[in-house]
Amino acid sequence: MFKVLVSDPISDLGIQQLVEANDVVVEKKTGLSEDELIQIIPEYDALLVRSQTKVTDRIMEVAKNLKVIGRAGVGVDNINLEAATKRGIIVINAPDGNTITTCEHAFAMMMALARHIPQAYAKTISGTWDRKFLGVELRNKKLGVLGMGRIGSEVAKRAKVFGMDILGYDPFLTEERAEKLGIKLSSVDEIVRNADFITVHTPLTPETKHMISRPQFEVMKKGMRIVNCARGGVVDELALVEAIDQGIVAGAAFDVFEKEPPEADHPFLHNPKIIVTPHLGASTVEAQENVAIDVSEQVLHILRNEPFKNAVNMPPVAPSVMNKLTPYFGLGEKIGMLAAQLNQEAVQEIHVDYAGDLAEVDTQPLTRYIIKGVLSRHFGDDVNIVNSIHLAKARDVKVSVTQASATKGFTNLITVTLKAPNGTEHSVAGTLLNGYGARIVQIDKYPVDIAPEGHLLFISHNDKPGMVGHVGTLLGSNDVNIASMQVGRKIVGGAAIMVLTIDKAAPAEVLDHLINLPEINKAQQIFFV
Ligand SMILES: NC(=O)C1=CN([C@@H]2O[C@H](COP(=O)(O)OP(=O)(O)OC[C@H]3O[C@@H](n4cnc5c(N)ncnc54)[C@H](O)[C@@H]3O)[C@@H](O)[C@H]2O)C=CC1
Ligand SMILES: O=C(O)CCC(=O)C(=O)O
Repeated sequence: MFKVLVSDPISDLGIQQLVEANDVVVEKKTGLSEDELIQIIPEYDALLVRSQTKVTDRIMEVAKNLKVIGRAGVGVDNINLEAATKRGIIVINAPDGNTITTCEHAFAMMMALARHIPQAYAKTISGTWDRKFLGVELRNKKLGVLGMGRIGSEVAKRAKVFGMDILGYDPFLTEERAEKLGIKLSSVDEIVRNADFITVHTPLTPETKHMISRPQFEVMKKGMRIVNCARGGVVDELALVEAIDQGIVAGAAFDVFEKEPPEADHPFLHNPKIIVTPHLGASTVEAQENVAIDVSEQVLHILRNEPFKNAVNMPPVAPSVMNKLTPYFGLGEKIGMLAAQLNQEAVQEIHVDYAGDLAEVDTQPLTRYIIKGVLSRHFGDDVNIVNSIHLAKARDVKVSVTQASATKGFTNLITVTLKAPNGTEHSVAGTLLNGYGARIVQIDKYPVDIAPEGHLLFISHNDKPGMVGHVGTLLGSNDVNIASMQVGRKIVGGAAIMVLTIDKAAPAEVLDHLINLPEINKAQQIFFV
């Protein structure tokens, strides 16, 4: 039974599939301190958070069972990603579920700012009928959007409908896409100098921290307004207050703060030109359901060892590539396991060769599964697809990959070679055969045809008459039933191999007897778990 801890308020409807899963127990414990979380985290397999829980290195250090941290939202700045990767904890997020909601909040903030709605509301309910609040229209104003990702692009679309001219900047924004969106691709400097409104939609990174600060405020249009519904710190808070005092900025609307929650004496909380909300950008029924559904689904996949998407601590892969690779994950991992078990030496290099159909795609996710398979012999459950390459490199094991479209007789072929410092090599090749599934087709360059499952017995021997009979008789007399047998040799009378599928694991004494049979050099059981 997997135990899942939900440590922030997350939509009940959204996590319903987790609650209803018969292999999962969900417990909700919100508002815990770091020390309280440290006390209880060792018993959990998955942790679901929003932005309140800070998932620190100290927490992960004791989280011995933790396989996945699910962030019901976009930003993962509350999770120590480096610590998670080092420990093989997969971090996933839900990047799409709150886009529209957060865009609408940014828009609401911009409109509230333009028309002083919060200030007017506060006055009205306090009994003062004050009609001096004079606003501005959005129409014909220049809106600068910094960060044209999911949310920034949606804000730009809506602003266009309001008749605004949009200047957009994003390191990944091309002329072509800007044109498609009907916006003007601009530099940060052009935006800062010309915009009547600026809205930021970038993550907080070393590059975006204080990207709007004193030097930018100094050259801004007098009377401009600024919105931050992305991350506290993208706009320098103290420089903003100064710019308001100097009459450069007419007003600001912030949903996020450099430190959340802000201290009671934070200057934003006492400035009538600054309107604030307590990080509510993603807080709608719809968004909370969307992100919780998304993240719950992925957590279930991860706990059940099934393919998943949106891992933050692994390089992104296009869905089309992922769809193509997913059927190979199990095969790749088993090839890695088999190669590792055949190899008795220290591994210096793991070489993976992809041929045929696999030559054309980014195979990096598949390589992670293969390396996981190789390392699982020694690392057991401590290795997974997040940390497999990291673990190999940390032990000075070189991981090399080649891809070639030559089919080698198969439509797709994965060959894994383990190289030892003394020059010894072991290689295993496998393919996905249409209608037959995963097959191992070569072991140490001997052609074979084996399904990588169940109990396998690998025997290396000299090619002499009667070998098959000797082995069969010995196994039979020990009540070990043979389901299938493959014999491979390169030359008549030379070195050869036998690979047998047996119905149950062979007892250790049977392996000892096998090794003592004449002409047998090695007899070894192979495991695929
Ligand atoms: N207030 C709230 O409750 C919410 C806040 N957010 C935050 O909003 C931000 C944007 O979210 P999404 O649009 O979903 O992310 P996204 O990843 O789709 O877009 C972010 C964009 O910022 C761009 N960017 C990175 N560095 C930049 C730079 N130096 N200058 C200009 N652009 C730069 C990226 O290229 C990317 O296109 C994130 O920080 C996210 O955490 C998201 C949801 C809710
Ligand atoms: O969970 C929340 O409400 C915060 C949303 C957010 O900031 C994000 O998704 O990046």
